[in-house]
Amino acid sequence: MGKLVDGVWHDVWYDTKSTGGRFVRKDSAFRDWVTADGAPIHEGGRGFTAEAGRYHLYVSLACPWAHRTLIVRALKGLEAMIGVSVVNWLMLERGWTFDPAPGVIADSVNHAANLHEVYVKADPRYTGRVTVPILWDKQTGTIVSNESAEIIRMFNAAFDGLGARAGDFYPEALRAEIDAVNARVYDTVNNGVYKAGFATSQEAYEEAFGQLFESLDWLEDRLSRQPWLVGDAMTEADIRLFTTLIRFDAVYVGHFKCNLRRIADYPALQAYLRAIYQTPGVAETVNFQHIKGHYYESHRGINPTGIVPAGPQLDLEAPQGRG
Ligand SMILES: N[C@@H](CCC(=O)N[C@@H](CS)C(=O)NCC(=O)O)C(=O)O
Repeated sequence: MGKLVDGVWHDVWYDTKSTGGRFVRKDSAFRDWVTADGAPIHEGGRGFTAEAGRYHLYVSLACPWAHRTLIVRALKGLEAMIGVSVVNWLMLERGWTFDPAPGVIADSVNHAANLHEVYVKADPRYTGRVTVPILWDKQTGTIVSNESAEIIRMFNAAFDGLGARAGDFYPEALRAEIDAVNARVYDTVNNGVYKAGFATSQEAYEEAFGQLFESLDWLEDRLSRQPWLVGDAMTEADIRLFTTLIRFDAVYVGHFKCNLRRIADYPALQAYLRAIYQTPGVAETVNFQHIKGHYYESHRGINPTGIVPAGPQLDLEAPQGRG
């Protein structure tokens, strides 16, 4: 685990001293967009034209943020148009690597041994964390984006004219409501589990823990009255919540001390988790060996022995129990 400073790799852990024991996630650095016609989305940003075979996605199967992009890639049928490389689940002194192991897919584009080399190729003076996911442009040899929330919106729309599967996970009419749900889920659930798990003060941990379970109660209530978070079909809000829920009982309950309740203890959330898991294409994006191996073996400050728990048994294939 570490970061790049001026293009040079340094092995350092997150600094929580300056923030009262609180884990504060930094904003992503590469924020350009792939669009159907290559028009930039925001002023000063660069636009990249959607083309089959031009872009490459770097992910970790362990990472909930990268997982979003893999799910939308699968649901939109973009596998043949957008290639993928998968890092090793271990993230230690070299950060993410392509060290061979089951489920790892080597970097066929930049032939990197470590993910930080890909960042340096895009920007030789890059300073910051080396995170997944990354959307790479083979044509100009750079990173378009390393922000999962934006990559899934590119996948959702930009490739529609090139034969992507029909389906809109961010429909115009629902955007305001999706954005509002996302904001709470991001802060208290997706990032909330990290805030609890990476806290280095009791107070910071309890603050994150309280907000997390308040939000899970709110979500349980919402999902006991409607099948999806927003509207009457799956949207990106559901995909973004799913990648945290699927890791929750296996990792966050124990490793991040998010143990007031398990997802299995919430009837509506558990049924919803199964419904998404059983959606064609989704289960193939879930790899518990990478998920459990990553957290328990990489975060040696939290789990010094690196022992990976053998359980729990997860009942994801069972009937959803929701019509
Ligand atoms: N905002 C980013 C966050 C990505 C992120 O934090 N990924 C983690 C893995 S779960 C990572 O690569 N961490 C490495 C590090 O922080 O050094 C996104 O959603 O794309």
